[in-house]
Amino acid sequence: MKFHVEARNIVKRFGPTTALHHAGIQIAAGETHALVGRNGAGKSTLVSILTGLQRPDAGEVTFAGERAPSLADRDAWRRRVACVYQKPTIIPALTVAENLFLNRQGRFVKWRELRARARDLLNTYEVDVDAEAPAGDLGVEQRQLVEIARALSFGATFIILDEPTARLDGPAIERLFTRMRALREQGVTMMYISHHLDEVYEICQRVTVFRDARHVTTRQVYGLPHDELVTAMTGEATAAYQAGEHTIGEKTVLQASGLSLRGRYTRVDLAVRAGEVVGLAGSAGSGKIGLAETLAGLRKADSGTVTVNGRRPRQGDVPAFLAAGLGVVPEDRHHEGFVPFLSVGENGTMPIMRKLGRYGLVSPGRRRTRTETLIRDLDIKTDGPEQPVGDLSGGNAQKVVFARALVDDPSALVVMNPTAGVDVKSKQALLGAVEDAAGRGAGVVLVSDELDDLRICDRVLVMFHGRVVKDVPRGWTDHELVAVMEGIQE
Ligand SMILES: Nc1ncnc2c1ncn2[C@@H]1O[C@H](COP(=O)(O)OP(=O)(O)OP(=O)(O)O)[C@@H](O)[C@H]1O
Repeated sequence: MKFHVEARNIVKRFGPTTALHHAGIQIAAGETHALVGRNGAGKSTLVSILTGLQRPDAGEVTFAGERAPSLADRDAWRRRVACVYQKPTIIPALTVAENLFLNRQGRFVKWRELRARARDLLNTYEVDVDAEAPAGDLGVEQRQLVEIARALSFGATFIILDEPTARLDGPAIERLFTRMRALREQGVTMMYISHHLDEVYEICQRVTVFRDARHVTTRQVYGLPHDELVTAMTGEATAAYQAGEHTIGEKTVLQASGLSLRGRYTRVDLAVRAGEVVGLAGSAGSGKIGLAETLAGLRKADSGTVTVNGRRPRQGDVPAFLAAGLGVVPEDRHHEGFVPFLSVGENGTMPIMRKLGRYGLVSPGRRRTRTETLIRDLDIKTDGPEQPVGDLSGGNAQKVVFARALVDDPSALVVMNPTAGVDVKSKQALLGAVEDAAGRGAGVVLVSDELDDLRICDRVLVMFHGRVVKDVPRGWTDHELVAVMEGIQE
């Protein structure tokens, strides 16, 4: 059988790390083929090789039986393959039209013509976006659609979607799937990377599993037992996570009173007690992230107060919040999360107050011990504490941010979408770490788009259009919670 895309016997090393060890994939024309594996299994490395961004140390890539072009011939790659990443590749300061025709308008740019062509292209691919809007104004969903349209307009018949749903809410995911089905009917071949195995079952025909840099298996999705897929990924049978019991104390450790921020949320009151895990749920635009960012000191409200451990740190002043005893896992980990060129150890033990010299230097011995414990507890795949975080796989870098939030045993913890981009088994380690923190007396606010994450909460506050509309105790069903989130039921 001739495959539309084939990677054979690929070897790729980064210094001491072997990211791919004689691994490969075979994707038939017109299929949607999933690639799954734990964090650090080698998926992104394969993507960089299939898109011509990196050269393998050994092995071969072919498209429709022909050898891949040389790395320098970017146009030839663009005609064969495109990748829609979680992080945007469009340039925010340029308009949508300019982004669509970047690098191909020839020497002289005829602006009017360019705008008209962009509008045509968006119409052809049914993307409802203003061609003249700055690309930076687009939401994640619209931005992905523009990237897909751009890929198709280059003539690419193979599209890689790398965790496209990690930052989309339920209805947006459904719209993406509808579009993917339509593309498939038009003959577009897709490779789909996701840590959500239910999505693999919904949208893919075959699945390839990588584990520890190796190809483990390729199977038809239909009829493949879920347990078998998880076992192939993890190398062992993995039971579903069971939420524990929490002992809730008397003391309120995190409190908001009359908190409002224009355009984001209105008159929010909440109180989290020691040992309590409180969820914040809501669809995109509900205000949950804005609220959580204010609770964590990342953003200032227009009015109202935030109290951490009886203290009232200045809003928007992260070091003041950290000094009051708060730990935070931010939403945007690349901007606020970690410093890529510092090591796992330095990032893990660097709450910002220390950087300011408040407590002087951290002893190297203590840093090493604490980091080693967290690497083990959170299941971080790394060569060791000295490795720069920028060299880790996406999911593992994320776990370093988590480690940093926990390093000082915070009395209040705000975590935003902690399991996005994290594999099935690591999710359990992270949820376990949240519950352990609560067990040590921390009060936790857990914001998540994942209903499974919210199951560990003692109660879930549901937000709709900037207001907390319901306080839902443990024991809810998916259907009940989603109905409140979508404003169908109060
Ligand atoms: N530039 C680099 N320098 C050093 N090591 C790297 C580099 N890029 C990747 N690696 C290593 O290669 C291995 C595979 O990483 P890769 O990013 O391909 O994993 P992944 O399966 O995409 O993981 P995730 O699900 O977390 O995104 C990891 O151990 C990672 O640390």
